[in-house]
Amino acid sequence: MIKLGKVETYIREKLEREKLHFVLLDPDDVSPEVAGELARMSEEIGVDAIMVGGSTGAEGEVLDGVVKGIKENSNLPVILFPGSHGGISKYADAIFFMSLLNSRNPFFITGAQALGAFQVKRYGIEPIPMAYLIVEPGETVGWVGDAKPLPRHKPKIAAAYALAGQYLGMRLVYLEAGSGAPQPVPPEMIALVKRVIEVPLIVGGGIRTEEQARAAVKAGADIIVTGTAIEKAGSIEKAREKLIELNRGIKG
Ligand SMILES: CC(C)=CCC/C(C)=C/CC/C(C)=C/CC/C(C)=C/COP(=O)(O)OP(=O)(O)O
Ligand SMILES: O=P(O)(O)OC[C@@H](O)CO
Ligand SMILES: [Mg+2]
Repeated sequence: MIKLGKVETYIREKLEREKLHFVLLDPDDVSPEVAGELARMSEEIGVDAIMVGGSTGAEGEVLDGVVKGIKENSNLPVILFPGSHGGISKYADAIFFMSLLNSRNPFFITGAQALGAFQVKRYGIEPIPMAYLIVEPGETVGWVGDAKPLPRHKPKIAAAYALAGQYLGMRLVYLEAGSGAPQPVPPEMIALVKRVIEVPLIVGGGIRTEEQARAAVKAGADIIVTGTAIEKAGSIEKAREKLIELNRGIKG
């Protein structure tokens, strides 16, 4: 029988009490030292987990170095957010074992997953099955993942994909506007998706301000992912201020 793993149990238990904030670090953009420092700060401020990944080549030693840098400096769970089967590191705690349901390319629906499955098993990384849905504009990940991005003003299409993901057995749904998107996923879309599914809803892409984070939570997001706003803050001190601001929007 399949048992829920440690990280997924931690997420579920925490969600009984509060909304969660995950910080995404891209090994292409941060060194192991900076990643460690950001993770340490994140933990102090009340962030709930660190995600590690990038759509353009976060692999091998570079990826391992960043995961190790984070593990050495914080106790937060490290969850891989892979762009392909290359995005797997044995030093991580868990992996979003995601399928890009609205991709046109079967590689991103089941291909990368098959190529990565034995590695995940061998390393004992906890897989968390997740429906990954790309919403317009989709940015780099939309292009790389060959998505047919969900129209921003058609929340029903997003809700249909999300429910299909749940019925396929996925235990999380992620609505993704794309890293660095000019606008986050519209609250109306978050609200309809949330109304339809029973599994936790993750929302990310383009969330830069406290107000945007609060609006996403108010609409029904359970977990908010922030990346660019922290990575591009300009300095460690500014990253700290941004983390505090975004965390306040999420935790209320
Ligand atoms: C489960 C396994 C082994 C693989 C899943 C593979 C899938 C479905 C990938 C989806 C498509 C994709 C390219 C996802 C990347 C997700 C991600 C890390 C986004 C954040 O990266 P960005 O910041 O957009 O990328 P860059 O900064 O590299 O442009
Ligand atoms: O970098 P941002 O825009 O915060 O997006 C986070 C995440 O949803 C990207 O995959
Ligand atoms: Mg990035």
